[in-house]
Amino acid sequence: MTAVASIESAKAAAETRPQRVGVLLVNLGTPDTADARGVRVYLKEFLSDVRVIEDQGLLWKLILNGIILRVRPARKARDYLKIWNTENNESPLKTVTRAQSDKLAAAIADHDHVVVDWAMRYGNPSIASRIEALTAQGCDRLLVVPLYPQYSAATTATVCDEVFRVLASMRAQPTLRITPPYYDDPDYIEALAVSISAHLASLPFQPELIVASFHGMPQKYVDKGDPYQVQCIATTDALRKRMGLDAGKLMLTFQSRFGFDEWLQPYTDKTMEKLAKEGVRRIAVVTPGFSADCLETLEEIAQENAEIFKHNGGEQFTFIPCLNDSDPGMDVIRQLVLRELQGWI
Ligand SMILES: C=CC1=C(C)c2cc3[nH]c(cc4nc(cc5[nH]c(cc1n2)c(C)c5CCC(=O)O)C(CCC(=O)O)=C4C)c(C)c3C=C
Ligand SMILES: [Fe+2]
Ligand SMILES: [Fe+2]
Repeated sequence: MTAVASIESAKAAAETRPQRVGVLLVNLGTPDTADARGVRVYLKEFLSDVRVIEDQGLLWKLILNGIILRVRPARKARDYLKIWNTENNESPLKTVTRAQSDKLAAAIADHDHVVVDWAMRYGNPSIASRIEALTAQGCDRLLVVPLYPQYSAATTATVCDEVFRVLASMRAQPTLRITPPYYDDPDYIEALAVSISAHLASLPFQPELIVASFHGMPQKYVDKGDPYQVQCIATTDALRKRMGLDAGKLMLTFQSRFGFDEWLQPYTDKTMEKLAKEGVRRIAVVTPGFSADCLETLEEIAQENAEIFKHNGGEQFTFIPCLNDSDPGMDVIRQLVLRELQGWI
């Protein structure tokens, strides 16, 4: 082929290729199977991420491989079994994220050159496999949506790291956008308020107070500059304002402590115990930092913390589900995506 013919054929190929926009929803990830083997594979990938465990030195590698990956998988597999979606044989985090992706696709279907997909930061479907699938469908622009309302290096930044890593290996990279954290977005605060009010209205009792429990992280990560705690406080303040509740009626706590370091406080489990011992009998817990129900909400809060509260004298415990793929939850995701797609659609 002559040089001119080669240029002409490349131009023709570029003109006929569909130019699409890919939207990729990303959540944390979860085991593929609810057994020790599946949980071990997942935990190894997760806990080897320097964004999650910042000190990946020899001591950590010994603890991880010598203790954690030997003991924790079997125990956690039992917890996953308690919440497993047996219909689809998958973890709820996957079921919900897929539903969010399907509903978002339907909600923006009038933009027929936009393709919506979903991925998990750890495990499957991987970010690499879904970016490959989107580019194969002609997406030369990509909007990545980390499904974390509050930014943290352990969640949002590691999604970005992985996206950048995948793009680093591509010759023809898509143009990239990433949605910002939405911790104080009025649509998000409104959705939380509507969801909490609807849940409370459906109950045969009214809680004396509501606890907003966020996933914790080591205090030292915040001390080094992670904005996560500030954003959790901002979400809770905005929610209090919107619902007309003071700090005594809508409390902020941090859950899921892991390891021996000091984590963000007050701890959710200790607060459950303290409140029950102080005479609180009816409580509601909401988890605004999770966009989808998962092990940390369905097992740790709705089962474990309910048990702690009742064991210490509490009588009524209600867990308010995450926004998931509910109408208010989908409004949040749709409006975030449409705003960040401006100029592309
Ligand atoms: C060890 C450090 C961890 C940090 C820091 C951390 C931050 C963090 N995590 C989430 C959201 C989720 N975490 C989930 C599970 C989970 N988290 C950790 C550890 C850290 N998380 C572990 C070891 C696990 C696995 C379960 C266990 O072994 O205890 C999940 C649930 C996944 C599921 O399969 O359902 C979510 C979601 C956020 C938002 C966050 C930010 C500070
Ligand atoms: Fe976590
Ligand atoms: Fe947990």
